[in-house]
Amino acid sequence: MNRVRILVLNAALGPLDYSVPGDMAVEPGSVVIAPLGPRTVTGIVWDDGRLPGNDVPASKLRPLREIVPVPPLAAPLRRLIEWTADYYCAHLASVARMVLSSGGALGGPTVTTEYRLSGGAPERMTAQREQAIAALEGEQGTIRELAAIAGVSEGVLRGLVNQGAIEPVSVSIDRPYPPANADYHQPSLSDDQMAVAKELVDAVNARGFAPFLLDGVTGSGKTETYFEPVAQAIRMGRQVLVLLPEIALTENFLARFEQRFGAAPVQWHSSLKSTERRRAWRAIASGDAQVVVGARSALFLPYADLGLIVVDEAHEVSFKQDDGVRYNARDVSVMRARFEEIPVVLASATPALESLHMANSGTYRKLELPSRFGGAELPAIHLVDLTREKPASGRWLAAPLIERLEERLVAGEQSLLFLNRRGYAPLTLCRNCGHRFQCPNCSAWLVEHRLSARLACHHCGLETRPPDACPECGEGDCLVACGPGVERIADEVAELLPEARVAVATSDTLGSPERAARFIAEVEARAIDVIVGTQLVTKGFHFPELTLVGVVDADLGLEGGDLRAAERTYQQVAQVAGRAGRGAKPGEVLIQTRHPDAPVIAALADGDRDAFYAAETEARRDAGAPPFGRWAAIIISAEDEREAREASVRLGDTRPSASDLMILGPAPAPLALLRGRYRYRFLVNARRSANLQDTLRDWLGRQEVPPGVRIGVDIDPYSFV
Ligand SMILES: Nc1ncnc2c1ncn2[C@@H]1O[C@H](COP(=O)(O)OP(=O)(O)OP(=O)(O)O)[C@@H](O)[C@H]1O
Ligand SMILES: [Zn+2]
Repeated sequence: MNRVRILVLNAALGPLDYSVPGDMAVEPGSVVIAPLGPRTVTGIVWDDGRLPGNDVPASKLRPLREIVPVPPLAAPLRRLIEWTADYYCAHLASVARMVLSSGGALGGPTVTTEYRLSGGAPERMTAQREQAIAALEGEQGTIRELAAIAGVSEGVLRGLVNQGAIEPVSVSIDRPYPPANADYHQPSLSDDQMAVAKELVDAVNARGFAPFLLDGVTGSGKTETYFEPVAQAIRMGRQVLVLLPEIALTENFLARFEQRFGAAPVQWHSSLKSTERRRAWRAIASGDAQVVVGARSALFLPYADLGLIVVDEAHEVSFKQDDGVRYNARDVSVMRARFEEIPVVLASATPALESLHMANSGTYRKLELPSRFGGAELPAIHLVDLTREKPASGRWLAAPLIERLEERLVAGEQSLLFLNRRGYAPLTLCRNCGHRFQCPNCSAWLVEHRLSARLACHHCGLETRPPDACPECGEGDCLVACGPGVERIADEVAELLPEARVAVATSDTLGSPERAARFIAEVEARAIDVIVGTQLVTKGFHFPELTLVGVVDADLGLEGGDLRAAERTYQQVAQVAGRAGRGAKPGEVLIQTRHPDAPVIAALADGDRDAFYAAETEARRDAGAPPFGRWAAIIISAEDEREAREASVRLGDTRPSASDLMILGPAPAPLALLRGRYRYRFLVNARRSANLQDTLRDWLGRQEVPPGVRIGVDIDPYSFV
């Protein structure tokens, strides 16, 4: 090969052709550095004939500069990149960047400096130095890590380095991970678990594409069950990817993984340090990383020999990425498994309707775990009709729920209250003039967070201190909180049950793996009586002493009424209900609602999942919604309102007409202003027969848009704002 076309990692540039110097051996998938004008670019050598390009005469081609010393991306991964870009109407370069996402992995130093106690004492001892030396016995890490461990500032540790009490050590970034042992601790599986595990192990042995839906009730032991095919892949020397929806769930998973396999898996998520990312990326690409557990971005890593993918809590909305390449990791997992020719397991107690439909139509194999492990019963579910049982004014917990909370406290058992609203109150206004506090960058209210004494926008991240006086009328000390968030419910519990130890569990309080781990440890040590949490604590957690779950407002998710509102409500409530009574003691669930007769609420109360899914399926069929038809959202945005509006009107004028595709809009998006950009939206509803992506590409590609206007395409959207 002396002429190659490379996919350049820059979406603004198309594929480019280069010549290959005689002493350079490249193959499709090789990562290379190429000259471009006075600079260089990184790119991936692509298969002949698969990328469009211009036919520069051979004599004009510039030679590649060098090969990056990492394994070439394998053909299945190259096909996945192509498929993802094509399906989600994204740039190939943007998808490829996700594969090479650890910039440092491609070059950079291979050693880093860590620190540890030298055994010597500092010339001058202070209380803080003493504390640090006591805490750092046996520890090694960066100054920042050690400061966190010792609970002192980095300055204190630097002082100790200068005085020789702490010494630098040079460590290899690419040092190997401790190996997982497939047979470290074999649990004894129930008959149901064994039957399911056997099918999955057989599929791993068969080395072919095989999609599974592992549909098991909460507490059925899905994790222990899918650990068996994981073990088999380890025995075969192949790699495994386990995708989890939230970092907060990772700690729990890590502990169980270590118990089963005697070593931790390799982690991949956004809060990894750059040296850890580099180490993980390289181990994944070389094949040394046996089992990788990660967030959705782990899906695009260059596994050397992938043998199995597991998507746990596969129904979770957070597998959908809503910026950059807008992909759904659950769906792309299945495509990756198909290209790699391996099994993929989607595990859930509340599968997405789309997944269930694929299973019922035979495209996926359905494996069921119909009962809880160890004879635990599913919890009893009761509705609390808030139109009859009214909470006291300014309160949100009704009498029956308060009574049950008291009972649990007396019995020394734990309770969980679920409300999917972070902060103290979703809306703040001025008592005097009615002014509502709104984000200046977004069409959204600012949410009061009392724990951090801030007003925050949950869309753009803006935070301000609550003002002393109303900015509108100048009245002092006039702010009123409207409606509840988890912090406010926690306050209510503290007032009602002063002796209860209450913890708020949200992404604000459990944002990092360390904080999540501390929270779990506290609950397990029974240092917490009542957890008040958002969707973050609805799934995955296993707290045996937790016997009461209260859903503060089951109607909340039904407001706004997007396509998946009923399904999401069902999933959230069923998942949070599933946290109750997982140990020896039976669990009970109270669902507060103003609409006890709404079909989804009634189905939850009756535990009639099949009825709910059947009704929801028919509603989707009538609406031409997934899985029977498809949706796409197109968002046109600009900092200038008029520019955004005019661009969307012009786009509307050139809309294609097709019998199997309907384009609604343009209309101001529900979030008409986001991060300082005005937004207009089209919604596209297509029959399954329609060629949705080609039609969109053709339509949007024809359009000239001013430089300040952006067009975003969201295929199979989850967010309708
Ligand atoms: N075969 C087994 N041997 C011993 N313990 C088991 C076994 N199977 C499951 N368990 C235990 O039962 C509990 C519930 O299992 P697990 O958390 O995997 O359920 P799950 O199906 O993932 O539930 P959810 O969907 O609610 O998260 C856990 O503590 C788990 O360790
Ligand atoms: Zn905002």
